[in-house]
Amino acid sequence: MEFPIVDIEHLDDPQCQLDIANHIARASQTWGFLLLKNHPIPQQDVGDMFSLARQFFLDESEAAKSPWPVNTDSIGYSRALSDRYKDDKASMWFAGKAGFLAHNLPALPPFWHTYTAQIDDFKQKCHQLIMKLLVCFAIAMDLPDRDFFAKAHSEDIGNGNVLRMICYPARTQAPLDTTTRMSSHSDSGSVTLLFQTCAGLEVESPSGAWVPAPCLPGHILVNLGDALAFWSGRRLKATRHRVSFATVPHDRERLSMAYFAKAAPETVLQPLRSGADDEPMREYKANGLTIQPGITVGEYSRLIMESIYGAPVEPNAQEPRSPTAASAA
Ligand SMILES: O=C(O)CCC(=O)C(=O)O
Ligand SMILES: [Fe+2]
Repeated sequence: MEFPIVDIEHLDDPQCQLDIANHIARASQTWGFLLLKNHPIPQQDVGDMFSLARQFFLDESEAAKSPWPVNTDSIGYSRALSDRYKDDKASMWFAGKAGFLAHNLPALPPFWHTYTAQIDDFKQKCHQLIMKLLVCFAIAMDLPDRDFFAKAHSEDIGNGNVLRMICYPARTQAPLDTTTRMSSHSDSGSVTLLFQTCAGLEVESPSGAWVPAPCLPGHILVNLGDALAFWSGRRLKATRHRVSFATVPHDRERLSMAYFAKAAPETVLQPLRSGADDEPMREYKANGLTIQPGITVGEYSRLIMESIYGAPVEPNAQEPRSPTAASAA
């Protein structure tokens, strides 16, 4: 089965919307992954973000980054080899609604202090695109209210919507204490937009084989997370993915950038049923957790944070602290 590529140039045209929604739905039900072609996020903006990421990760010293570890607001820096899985990747997290970063400057490495408006603007564009995809999911599931999912995903909620820049560093020698770049996982939220500078991500295909995710210039890779899979009664798929040393060797660097969207924390995840004889889903297992119907998005996020990231540090950390574990999300 071919990796799905969906052209969304005419997504706002009511004549084309159903067709595109069906295409997106098929991809979400089989692969849980798709590539978006002709999307509305300007290539210039993506390039500008990567250029900032490159300057931050490659030109700044570790001393200019490490004293600002990821805090409980999901803002900050996570060093390579520092998480629970010792993944060989570093990342920078930007959570919260517009203005939140500017109000939390002490939590950000100084490099970012003058770029908060630019990051807010990019996040906003990502979120607007996510809202349109959520409408497609509702159409695809024949929900009477096509805004059902979108209504739960306001841009202004908590810290669930996070932009994360990721750097897989190039090293002269392979690190001794790890075996992987990014451990295999499914994302825990609803929808993720992934921007890549080069190939390297592998995805579990519908047949169960690990296959390379395509990396085409100007395209966005989209994948669905556990919350949406659970909520949709598993009709939308949260697929596992990973980055290994086989695809990104220790002496090759790779940058990527993910925008993770989550529903509001009070949203109750009650699996939707498609028909009267459809067995309700009793539980959902992913990333080492089992969740039951009735759990809220907030509670699920808390469990995931605990299980993957360990004990969080306090917000607005100004002094160096031991880094939080940070890996999959
Ligand atoms: O770097 C990548 O390509 C994947 C990132 C990812 O899966 C994640 O951050 O959850
Ligand atoms: Fe992921």
